[in-house]
Amino acid sequence: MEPDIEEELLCVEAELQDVQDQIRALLDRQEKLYERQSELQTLLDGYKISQSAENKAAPVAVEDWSGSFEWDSRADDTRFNIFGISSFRANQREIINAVMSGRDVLVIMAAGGGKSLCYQLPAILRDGVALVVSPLLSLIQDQVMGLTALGIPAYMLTSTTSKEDEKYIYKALDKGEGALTILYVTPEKISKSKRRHTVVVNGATIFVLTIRILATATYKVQTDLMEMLHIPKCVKFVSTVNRPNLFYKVLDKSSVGKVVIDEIADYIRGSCSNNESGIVYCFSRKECEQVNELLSLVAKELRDRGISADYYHADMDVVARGKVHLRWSKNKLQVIVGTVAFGMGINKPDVRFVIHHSLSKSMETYYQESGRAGRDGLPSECILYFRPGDIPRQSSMVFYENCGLQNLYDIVRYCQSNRKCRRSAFFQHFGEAMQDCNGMCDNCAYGTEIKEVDATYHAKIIASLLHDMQSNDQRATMLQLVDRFRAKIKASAGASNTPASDLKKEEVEQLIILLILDRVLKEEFQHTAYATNAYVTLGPLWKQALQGKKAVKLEITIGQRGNKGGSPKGANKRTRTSGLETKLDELRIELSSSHGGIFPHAVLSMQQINMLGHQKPTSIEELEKLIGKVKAEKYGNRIIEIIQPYVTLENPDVMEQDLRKASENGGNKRLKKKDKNLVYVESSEDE
Ligand SMILES: Nc1ncnc2c1ncn2[C@@H]1O[C@H](COP(=O)(O)OP(=O)(O)OP(=O)(O)O)[C@@H](O)[C@H]1O
Ligand SMILES: [Mg+2]
Repeated sequence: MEPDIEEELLCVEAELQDVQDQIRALLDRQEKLYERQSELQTLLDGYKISQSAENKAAPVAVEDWSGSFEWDSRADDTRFNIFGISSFRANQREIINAVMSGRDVLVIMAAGGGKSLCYQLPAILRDGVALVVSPLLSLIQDQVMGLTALGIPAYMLTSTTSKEDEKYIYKALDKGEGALTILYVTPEKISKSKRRHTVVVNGATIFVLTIRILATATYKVQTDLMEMLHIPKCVKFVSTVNRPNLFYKVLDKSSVGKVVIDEIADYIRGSCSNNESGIVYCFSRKECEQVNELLSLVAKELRDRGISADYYHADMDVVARGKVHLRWSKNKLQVIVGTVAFGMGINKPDVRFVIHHSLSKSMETYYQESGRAGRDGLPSECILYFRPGDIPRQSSMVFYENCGLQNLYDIVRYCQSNRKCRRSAFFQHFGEAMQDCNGMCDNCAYGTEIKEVDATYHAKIIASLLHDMQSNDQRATMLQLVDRFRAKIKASAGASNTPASDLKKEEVEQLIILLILDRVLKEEFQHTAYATNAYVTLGPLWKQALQGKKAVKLEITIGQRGNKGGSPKGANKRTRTSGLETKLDELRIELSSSHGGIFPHAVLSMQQINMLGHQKPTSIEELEKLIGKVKAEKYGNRIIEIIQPYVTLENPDVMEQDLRKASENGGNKRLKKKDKNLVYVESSEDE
């Protein structure tokens, strides 16, 4: 009798558990639907508002901002001769035309898209003072420095402005014309300024924003902004999120710390041997002191491997932090190791690589963080080191955020995927139509060798293991679950006719993550006095897995990811820098120091260096046609002096013989210099 009751009790309990799981799954689903409902509602509202605004407005002809305008030639002249920019990028001309026409303009453009020119150029062309409001002090300093170097009267009104400068600025504002063209201010300066009535902004207002929005929210964000800024009739320019020059790549991360650092060092030495700038991001757990140790350790380990690296973290004193940032901005330090907090206000255009030593917390943050690479439009790489074992650390930080886990699992899907174009994941995330990747991600560029393993049986074992544990009020972290799973498989191997597991530890981790993404398992968290621990427990779909009804396919890469066999379809289009380009790069660092400590990119951009490397102008007139009047006048003589020997060295083989002969004859200083150059020329792929 008693056993019958016990058995029924067990059955009822199991069924109750099942019902509870179903309720949880339904509640989960309900929450998601509510979320989507509100998103759709907002979209619809926004659409209605814009429709009614359009209906109310006087009938407007479709505006053609790409046509010809009376300021065209002045705009082109300023673009080229002052900024040294040879052609406009997508939307820039149109935006400038709309601003010049006195319209309010809303611009949404990806990082590095070239927003600054859209307000700097009209500021120069239009009468009066242009006021630029920005909360980022480093951006303001960078731009004022850059504009001043170009001879444009630019000033800033910030917490760092001296009383004297303030006086000068207010006087210039009162006087109007001439002495001041662009004035940068921080928002608090406007609200605090008792004299704000003296700041006269006449004419058009331009609002330039970096993309920092969810896709689904794009339209809503736009309408919110238009409402907040009182610009209902503004002209809108919304550009793509695509950064075609960025090569996205995910690499398997070894569980051995030193191996990862070795790989990073190898990459930097191999691909960025000309001291090209980069950032290595380590995870940011604000409350965790270890992160500071980790940053300094990674920087030290990179230095031990011959790479000029230093670290940057929030707890450093302001002076030390500023010094590191400045050395890096001036190309005197190659790599900064930092938390993702290092990045706000980085305006360095020639960052050639951003390496994530650990996972970002969402697709959006990864887009932002990796997007600090290649703002000058030249090929740059975004590398993410991924290993499933890193996930619990991240999830225990983000689970309390709104949609925190969902966002984290999105980027985990991005990392786990071996076939899907990485770029397409961004288009999908930001709700944009697909565009061609042009082989600029690992999955598109390399042939992928994948072994597909049927892991249905393994999933069953995991579900039953967890079920047993949970029945005994036990919990397991991911690592513990992996160990238990492997022990169980080992014990049962050979003992019965169960298929043996040949999954490695990392592959079992990968499987557990897959099961979490598929909702067979889920993560749960527990706070202790010191930390938040992440556990893996049964998820809403565990029964199906236990009953073997859920087909589970695990994709295992053969060899190392990112290093897959097969030839690249597209290309990682980075070309090696020629000897001349290296010399010009050194020159810009020298000139930037001797011209009041401006940034090297304010002297010559990398694009200009590449162009000079190819065109090799030998007179100021020729140079002017490439980099514009202002820069040619300022730096021309030195640039020509550097280029000259490379022009005479038309045929490196002949020249080498000549030089050898000359050095056999004792040589002279001039020829020795040429000899040095010659070695560079030979080593260049471009020549
Ligand atoms: N038409 C162009 N041709 C070549 N280079 C350009 C052009 N327009 C801008 N640039 C260069 O591209 C780089 C990025 O421009 P800018 O700083 O304006 O980007 P941004 O859109 O403001 O990016 P962020 O959101 O990161 O601030 C700069 O080095 C700038 O000189
Ligand atoms: Mg900008």
